[in-house]
Amino acid sequence: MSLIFESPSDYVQGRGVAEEIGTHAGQLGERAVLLADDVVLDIVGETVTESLEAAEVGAETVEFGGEASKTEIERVTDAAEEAGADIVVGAGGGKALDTAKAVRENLDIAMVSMPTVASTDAPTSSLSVIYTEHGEFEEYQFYSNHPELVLVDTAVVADGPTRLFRSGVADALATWFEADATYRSHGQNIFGGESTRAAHALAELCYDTLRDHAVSSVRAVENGAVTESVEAVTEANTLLSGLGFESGGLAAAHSIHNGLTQLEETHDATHGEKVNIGTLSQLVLEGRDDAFVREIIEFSVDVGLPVTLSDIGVENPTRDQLDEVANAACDDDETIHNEPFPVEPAMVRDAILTANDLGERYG
Ligand SMILES: NC(=O)c1ccc[n+]([C@@H]2O[C@H](COP(=O)([O-])OP(=O)(O)OC[C@H]3O[C@@H](n4cnc5c(N)ncnc54)[C@H](O)[C@@H]3O)[C@@H](O)[C@H]2O)c1
Ligand SMILES: [Zn+2]
Repeated sequence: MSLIFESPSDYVQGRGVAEEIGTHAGQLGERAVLLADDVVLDIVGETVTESLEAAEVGAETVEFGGEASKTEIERVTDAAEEAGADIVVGAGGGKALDTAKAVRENLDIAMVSMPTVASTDAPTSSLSVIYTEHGEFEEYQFYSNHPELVLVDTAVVADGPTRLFRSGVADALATWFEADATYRSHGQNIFGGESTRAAHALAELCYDTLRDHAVSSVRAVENGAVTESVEAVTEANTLLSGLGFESGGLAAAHSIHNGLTQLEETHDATHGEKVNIGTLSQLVLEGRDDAFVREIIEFSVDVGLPVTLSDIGVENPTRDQLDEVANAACDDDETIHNEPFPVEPAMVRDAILTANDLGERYG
């Protein structure tokens, strides 16, 4: 199997960089469509359109409906085509960006990814997670292109919801454990290749950055403040986690997340919050020592992340419910099979049960 590493072409991050979007995106085309929901349009709509227009890029806005569904993608594709757009700028959380990626694929135009929260590692990736109009997971769509530009204004991120920022820490915390499992097993990354040493190292840097800066960055964001730690963790949540998961590979944590989405009760928990239960379960599944599992639980608590099933809405789960989660997590197509040992549903159920108990004890 070949080693494959892929990434977006440009990454720009800093306080106030939304005002410079025209400078960085000006070469990509002549007419842009900005896709963002009403909340995000209020925050960055004017800044982005003014900056694009100053760079002689025409700019129109299309309001995002909120779900990365096929119907929404079709609607936005039609609007962008009618506008004669050769650039789509997606701004907001993971769902707006995933929708913009699908629109770019349909129209074969340029794509700018502008996360306004550091809530997931979606901004840099070349895939979309597609949902039904009712918000149920439908499928992953894989594309051959990454966004040409990823631009993150840390002043906007710091002003955004702390819960989403913390969720980004959880999504990024999983990256090292999953990339390392894939590396050890010579498993496949998202591109069907093996991980490079580069991707493995970026995933580890992601982990070290979170351990060094996450607590301080969350306190800063709680106060709407941009600090060096906020810069570090925004980069970890967005760039390091994004490159780390795609080129490094996913393993048990995200499969357990996908399994947990089977339970209706988890639907109010964010992507990252569910992933954190997946990470703790992965550590137990891998037989990590007591002291280390305790350390990661205590770190999660310091950051304000869930450590028990009840923290993500599942009170007193039955064995049947946990079997359902474990069976879904062990689907043949799941990345859990990147763990460096064969994984069976009973092992996953028991790991979740035990991680939950440890979370109750140390959380
Ligand atoms: N494609 C990928 O590689 C990938 C990776 C991870 C997650 N995902 C997907 O990402 C989605 C989750 O994304 P999410 O957690 O960002 O949530 P989201 O996209 O569902 O919602 C983000 C919310 O935050 C609000 N918001 C954004 N910026 C704000 C700001 N600065 N101030 C105030 N409000 C702001 C938006 O209005 C929106 O309501 C899921 O669909 C998940 O499957 C995709
Ligand atoms: Zn994730």
